[in-house]
Amino acid sequence: MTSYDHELNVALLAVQRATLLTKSVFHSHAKGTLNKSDASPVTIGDFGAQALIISALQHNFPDDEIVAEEEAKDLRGDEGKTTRETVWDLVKGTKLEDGKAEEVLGGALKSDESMLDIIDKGASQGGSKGRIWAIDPIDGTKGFLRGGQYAVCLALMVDGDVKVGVLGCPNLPVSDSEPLEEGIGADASDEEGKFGVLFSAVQGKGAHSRAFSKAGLQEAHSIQMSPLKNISDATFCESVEAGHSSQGDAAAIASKLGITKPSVRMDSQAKYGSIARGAGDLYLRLPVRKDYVEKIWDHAAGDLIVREAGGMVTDVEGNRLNFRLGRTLKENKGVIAAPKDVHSKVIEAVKEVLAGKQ
Ligand SMILES: Nc1ncnc2c1ncn2[C@@H]1O[C@H](COP(=O)(O)O)[C@@H](OP(=O)(O)O)[C@H]1O
Ligand SMILES: [Mg+2]
Ligand SMILES: [Mg+2]
Ligand SMILES: [Mg+2]
Repeated sequence: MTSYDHELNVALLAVQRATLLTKSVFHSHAKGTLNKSDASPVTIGDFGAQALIISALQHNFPDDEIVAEEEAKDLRGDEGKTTRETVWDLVKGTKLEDGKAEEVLGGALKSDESMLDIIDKGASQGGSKGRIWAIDPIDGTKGFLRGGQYAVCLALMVDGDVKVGVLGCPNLPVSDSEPLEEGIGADASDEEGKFGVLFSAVQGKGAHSRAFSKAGLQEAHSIQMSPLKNISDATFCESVEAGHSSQGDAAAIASKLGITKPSVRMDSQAKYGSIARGAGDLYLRLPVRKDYVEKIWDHAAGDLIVREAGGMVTDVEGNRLNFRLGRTLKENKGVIAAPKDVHSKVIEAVKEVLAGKQ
């Protein structure tokens, strides 16, 4: 049996290095935001983090395929020159303060031209065969721009099954027992040692968290979802962006379950990490539009981390997320994550509320 120890080590270090880059972009305050064809934002941080992660994967696993969110199109040609130069400066200037760790990642990229090609190596169509990495270089770009939560996300799928998942959450508290709060300010994340956590999981081996570091990896702690005796005591998380998840439906579902605590709204897969460490209990993502298809990079790492921490992750129908169908989760609508023993109860409430709308 494959242990995935090397894959996990590379994934953790690659995410840690990319998170150093996104943190430095956050503090430079000029985020070079562009609007993509679907009107969603992308920043120099997204491009830079994707380049660093793919470069590390190619160095270690040259034959693996990669499905990544961003493409280098907007950085090519004269029009993209200024943004390209800024991204290149960032990529060139981001190193882990540990020579051995940098060596594992293959060190620096060669040139700005090669950086563009590396970014575009994330164009795989995905599927159900072989080894495929899914990368979301910044998940929750809107949260990143607001100074809220965001996550650097990386997962390895083998024959369509998520085997390794890593989430870098620079603005979440290090402590697993800290109460769940909405996005924190940029200043708070600067308090050295208090913020910044890496979540990880390997299939069959449980889920872990560790403090973020600028050098090598810190010591890991095992995490579990919180045991929930009464569903009415649950704390649930949902998106900050009302356009990403129906907050009205979530409120109706919570009320059906007798939940009285207000939701905790936070951007990104930080929601998966938070419930996996027991800081919250449920994650509800209810479709706003019938035609929206979820992307695999928005869920692959979080899905494994929550399941390895004792949870169950499905769509609104109660079906497992299907990562075998390409770049999107085209057979699933929405996401419902909960501790295993209460998940079916939550799905019942979800079905009742959604059926009542038709
Ligand atoms: N209409 C929609 N419904 C659901 N998710 C959407 C959406 N439009 C964009 N998204 C996704 O929502 C992600 C953020 O999730 P959240 O709301 O949980 O923070 C975005 O990731 P990026 O920020 O990586 O683009 C994007 O992929
Ligand atoms: Mg995006
Ligand atoms: Mg995303
Ligand atoms: Mg993204």
